[in-house]
Order: sequence, then structure tokens, then C-alpha cells
Amino acid sequence: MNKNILTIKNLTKQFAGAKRPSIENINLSLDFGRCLGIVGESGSGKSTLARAIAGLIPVSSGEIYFEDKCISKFNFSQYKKIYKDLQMIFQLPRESFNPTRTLGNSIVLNLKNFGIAGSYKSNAISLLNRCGLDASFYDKYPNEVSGGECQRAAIARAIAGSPKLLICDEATSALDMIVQKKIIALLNSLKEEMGMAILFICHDISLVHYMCDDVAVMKSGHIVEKNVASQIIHKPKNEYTKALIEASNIY
Ligand SMILES: Nc1ncnc2c1ncn2[C@@H]1O[C@H](COP(=O)(O)OP(=O)(O)OP(=O)(O)O)[C@@H](O)[C@H]1O
Repeated sequence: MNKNILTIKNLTKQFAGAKRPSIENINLSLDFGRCLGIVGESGSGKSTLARAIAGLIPVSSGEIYFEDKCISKFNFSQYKKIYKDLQMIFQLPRESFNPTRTLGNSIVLNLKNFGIAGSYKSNAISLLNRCGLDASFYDKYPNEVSGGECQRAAIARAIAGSPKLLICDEATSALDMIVQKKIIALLNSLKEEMGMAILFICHDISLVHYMCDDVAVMKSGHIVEKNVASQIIHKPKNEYTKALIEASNIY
């Protein structure tokens, strides 16, 4: 069996009318159950990469393999079939919820879409509990909770189908430092409990310290360095990685 949940080969995306590709010839792999961090300054192509993997934008060339399936040419209905196993959470969780639906109902919708049997309401409440929210959150609307609570609910919704891969695109960037660390602790414990792989996209290299097994550093649409997290942080080889570390408050 392929030990990689995700394999990316020579992936390029150039938006229509753009002078250069937003990502170019990206090669990456992520093992089952591990966390890979993607770091880099604003505009380096991190979100483009995440959105391409999640099927939210078409790629220009190259391949994306999810387990052994090549998904880079999948259409939306083919992608829908793998969303139980491949989920994504975003920087602004409130925007990812339907404002007219309670948090509980949004989670139930995923349980239904993913064909999870059992009582929808009690399953949704236990997912909320697992993410540190009590049963009262089931009936709350996205605009009635804090950003951190909303991100917890988004995580509860994302893990409804026990995904094999969770893509976190700047999932903690809009939160204050204390809430950020709590969400990272939650993601870490879910990763351990569920054996889920995580692609953790973030502009702040100091956060990968807490979260990631491996790190890839992106600059201008290219990966300039990748290694295990401790090597990237303590023995960076690339000048850009060194500059990112110097600019962070990692120590
Ligand atoms: N829909 C789009 N159409 C045209 N260009 C785009 C589009 N989305 C992104 N880009 C361009 O692609 C490049 C990479 O953007 P991307 O959002 O992937 O970077 P990022 O590293 O995620 O940045 P940030 O940390 O600010 O979110 C940028 O130059 C951006 O302007």
C-alpha cells in the first residue's frame, strides 16, 4: 500500500491573465498520520496550493494523488465523493458556515452527506464535545459565537466523516495567541486520536514548531526548502528560511 495520503507531482497553477504561475513545479508528499507545514510570506502561493489540492480551482499542469487516486483532473461530482476523507478548514470560519443554519445543523448536513449512520443530533453534539464545545452550541448560529468557538465548530464539522486528510489554510491566523495555541492543541490531539494527516498552511513559521512533523518553505510559487520541522527550525539551509526564522518570535 502507498504510505502517502497525498503526493503532488510537478504541480503548476497559472491564473488566466497572470504574468507568472502562482505555483510552479511543486513536488510534495505527505505520509498517513503526519502533519506537513507549508510556510512562506504572503503571496508565496500557499492558498493556491491548498485550493488546488481541495479541488476548489483547476490546475494548469501536474498531478495530485490522494492515496492512489489521481484527483487533479476530477470534476466537482468526483471530488464530492472524496470529501468525506479530504476536508479543509479556513482562516475565517464564520464565512465557511451558512449564516442561516445553526452550527449543529451544519454538522448534521455533513453527517448526512457522508452517509454516517446513527442519531444525527447526538453524533453532532459528540463532535462538538470532542472539539471542546458543549451541547448548547448545537442551536447557536455562526454570528452568535466567538471566532475561536466558530473554528472549533468548523473542525467538528470537518471531522464528521473521520477524514484521512485535513487541510488547514491559515486556520489559526485570525485568532489571538492564546486561542491559536488551544486550536493547535485540539488539532494535535485529533491527529493522534484519529490518525489523520494534516496539511498545515501558515505564514508564521513559529507555529509549525507546535504542530508539524515536516515543513516545506514556499517563496514566489516554489518550494525552496523542505525537511523535518526540527531541522528547518534549528538548522535551516536556505537563506529565505533563515530570514523567516529571524523575523519570527520563535525563540
Ligand atoms: N483567483 C486568482 N486570480 C489571479 N491571481 C491569483 C488568484 N488567487 C491568487 N492569485 C495570485 O497568486 C499568488 C499567490 O497567492 P496565494 O493566495 O496563493 O498566496 P498565499 O501564500 O496564500 O498568500 P496569503 O498568505 O496572503 O494568503 C499571488 O500573486 C496572488 O495574487
